[in-house]
Formats: sequence, C-alpha cells, structure tokens
Amino acid sequence: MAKGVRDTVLIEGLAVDAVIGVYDWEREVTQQLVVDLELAWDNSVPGASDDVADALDYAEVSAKVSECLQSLQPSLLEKAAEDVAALLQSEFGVRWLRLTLSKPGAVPAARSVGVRIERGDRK
Ligand SMILES: Nc1nc2c(c(=O)[nH]1)N=C([C@H](O)[C@@H](O)CO)CN2
Repeated sequence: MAKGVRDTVLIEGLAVDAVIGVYDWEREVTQQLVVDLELAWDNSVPGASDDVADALDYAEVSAKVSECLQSLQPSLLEKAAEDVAALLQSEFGVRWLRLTLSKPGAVPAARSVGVRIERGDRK
C-alpha cells in the first residue's frame, strides 16, 4: 500500500450470531453481534484496473470475520475484537483499521453496547 493512504473499505452492520458472554447462560445460546469496519486500503489501484484482485474484497472479508467470530466463542467483546483485528492485519494485509463490535441485546435499556478499537498505522 502506498504511504499515507486515506482511502477505506467499509463494512457496516455485519450481523453474526455467535456464542459470547461471561455468564453461564450465555455459553448455552447464540447472541447477535454487529460488526462495523473501516479498513485502510488504496482504492486508487482497483479504481484504475477495475479488477477485484486489486481490491480488498469486502465479501471475502465479511465471510472471514463471521467465521472467526463463530469459532472463537469468547467471554468478552474485547477478546473478539482483538482476534478479528489480528486476522484482518495478518490475512488481508490491512495496515490500519477501526472496528466497532456491538452486542445489541446485552443491556435491555440500551439500544446497543459494544467496544471500538483502532489498530495499526495509516503511514
Ligand atoms: N466491557 C465489557 N463488559 C461486559 C461484557 C463485555 O464483553 N465487555 N460482557 C458482559 C456480559 O457478557 C453481558 O453482555 C451480558 O449481558 C458484561 N459486561
């Protein structure tokens, strides 16, 4: 990726049913997680070539993120977020990312709760 790229690929509202939670009852059910991602990528290359091979394929990324969350079965959202971030950096070569992981059903009085992390460097 070129230095200082400010472009991103977006994935918003990716819903994944997964086992997650710290309480005993949560180990027996799946709950909905919602993933929002901003992924640094130089979109000028696929913008010129019109070739998906040059793009960060959001369909492929979405499938891998879902698979990761479903196999992990963590207690905390924080652990899930760290593992997804590491996957995106190691498998897709994403240099910088902002990941929001929400658990909409967790606190009935709140529309949603979650964590947001940024990893890597845009330079
Ligand atoms: N910061 C966090 N706080 C809490 C988490 C979490 O993953 N990160 N999880 C829980 C429970 O699993 C909760 O979602 C059950 O409603 C509590 N606090």
